[in-house]
Amino acid sequence: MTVKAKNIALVAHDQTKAELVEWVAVNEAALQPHKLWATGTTGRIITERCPSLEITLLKSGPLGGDQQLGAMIAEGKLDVLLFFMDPMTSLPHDVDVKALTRLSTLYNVIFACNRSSADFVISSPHFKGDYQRTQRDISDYVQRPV
Ligand SMILES: O=C(CO)COP(=O)(O)O
Repeated sequence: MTVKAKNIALVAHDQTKAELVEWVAVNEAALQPHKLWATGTTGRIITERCPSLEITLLKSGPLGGDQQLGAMIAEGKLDVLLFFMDPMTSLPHDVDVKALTRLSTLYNVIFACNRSSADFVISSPHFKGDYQRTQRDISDYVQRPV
């Protein structure tokens, strides 16, 4: 079966970066056919460990990288968000993180926030295939009376 390339974002907070890098290394072959994006620091570290992966680096999360991913989601340009989050540390850009996870939810993006979820996503038969996410009718929200 030909793998249907998806746009996949890789993001990790500082305390979870090592775990994501390890996960990407284990799943390098499965990620290879896809179009990969990452926030700046996460992407740089993954590239050092897995030089065969071509990753488009965005800005660092606290400098707008999360917002860039949010914009991609709003424009329908991201299929999967693999974001290993740190639930124990408060962050200066917490609002950006919240905006990103909110948009992932709103636009029904495939979103894994930890290693087990990422394992399920990547081992799903849908991962290689032509999975059509249901698009919510956003106009329902926009036109909702106040
Ligand atoms: O802070 C992040 C996500 O909120 C990740 O950003 P970096 O990959 O630049 O560390």
